[in-house]
Amino acid sequence: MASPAWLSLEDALARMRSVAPFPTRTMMCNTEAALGHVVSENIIAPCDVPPLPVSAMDGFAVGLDGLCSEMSLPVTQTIMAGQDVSSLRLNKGEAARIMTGAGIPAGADAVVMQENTTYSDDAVTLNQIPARGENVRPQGNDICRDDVIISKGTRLQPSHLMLLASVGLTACQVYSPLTVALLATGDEIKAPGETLNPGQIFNANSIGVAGLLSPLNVQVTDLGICRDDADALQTCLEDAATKFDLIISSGGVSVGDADYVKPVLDNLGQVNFWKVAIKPGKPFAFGTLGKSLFCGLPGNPVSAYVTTQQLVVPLIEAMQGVESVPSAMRGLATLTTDIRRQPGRQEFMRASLDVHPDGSWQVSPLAKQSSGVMTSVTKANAYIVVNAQTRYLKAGERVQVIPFTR
Ligand SMILES: Nc1nc2c(c(=O)[nH]1)N[C@H]1C(S)=C(S)[C@@H](COP(=O)(O)OP(=O)(O)OC[C@H]3O[C@@H](n4cnc5c(N)ncnc54)[C@H](O)[C@@H]3O)O[C@H]1N2
Ligand code: MOO
Repeated sequence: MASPAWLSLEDALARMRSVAPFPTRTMMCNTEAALGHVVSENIIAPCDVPPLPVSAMDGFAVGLDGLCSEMSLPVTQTIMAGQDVSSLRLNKGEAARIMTGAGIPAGADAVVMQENTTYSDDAVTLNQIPARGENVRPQGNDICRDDVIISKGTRLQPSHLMLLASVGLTACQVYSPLTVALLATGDEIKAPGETLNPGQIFNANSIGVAGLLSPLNVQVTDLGICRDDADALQTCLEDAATKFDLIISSGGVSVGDADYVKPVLDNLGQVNFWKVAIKPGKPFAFGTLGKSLFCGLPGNPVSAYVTTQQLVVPLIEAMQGVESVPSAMRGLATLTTDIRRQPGRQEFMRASLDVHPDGSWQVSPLAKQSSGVMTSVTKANAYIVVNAQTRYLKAGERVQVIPFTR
């Protein structure tokens, strides 16, 4: 069973959120550069969208007063999108040729799409009488002036940028990007591109962690690789603590003779917690270093990956002032094979999720679940999330899955 010193994922997240400082620095950002930033104040619409009632179809604008089907109406005007219609008027018994997006003239109650008419250049017969307002987009149908169109704490997605552009805004107030330092630790770790000596391996973690953080729009600085030496690590972290909002290391966080992360954090700052009951990812140090927060990820690449997704990303979202984060899509899938496991930690098993021809989801854990096997992530498209206490899951059972794209 889990040791009492291990926090559940939920408790670890609660502790992290409780010490995450709310952002204070803000800046104006041009909308072209605003993707992924978090807005620091409610954004108010300066105008209506659409700015006037407009046609939703190419067709004919008509007034309903006295209108009958089979009646031939003279077409007295043509209205194009962008045309000023403020002085136009449609008289009773007339029709206006109108294009999608064009303003509705006074006197018109509806638009009939041209496919539902018989028409020539100067007359139109309607196949049926439209309802009032049919194919008319009212003024402010999408956005009304003074509406809050984007609320404080929203991370800007492409759809939000379209909203800003649709009301003519070219810039908005956002929180300044957090500064994040990445550090790999270990005498055996070399940068890709360098020559490996016997016993050495390449640094896989830093680039993957940076990739996972890239949608969060933080300013990442790669501090490279620190050797397994308490003094060297202390010097590096002391310096980083004066420069960055968050420092993320990988490796050296367990209990081996060369694992200096926790003792150095203890010495320089405060350890908030050190063990989380998740697999992979049990050794995970979290604490404060001067004004910085610190996350010490486990060295095993899958553990570093999963803890970044499950712990670091939510921490950064809290530090960015993000409100209402869309929760990861979860669902239930039918397990195709039995799973036997050691209870004690909530597990994120890498798995292959398929949609059965009947529409149901089926999921199979990948054969290799070691936290050193990074191909278990690249070959997977979902995690099976197994409760900490579970020992045995039988083929055919419904299990919780989190689909992901690679
Ligand atoms: N006696 C115990 N041993 C271990 C425990 C434990 O509870 N008691 N926990 C195990 C678990 S679980 C994990 S996870 C690892 C975490 O160890 P560390 O964070 O100290 O990581 P290292 O020992 O430095 O490295 C582990 C493994 O990962 C490789 N590594 C490290 N950094 C990188 C990198 N940047 N890129 C690619 N690979 C990296 C390293 O060479 C090791 O093979 O501890 C277990 N041990
Ligand atoms: O937590 Mo470790 O990540 O099981 O390999």
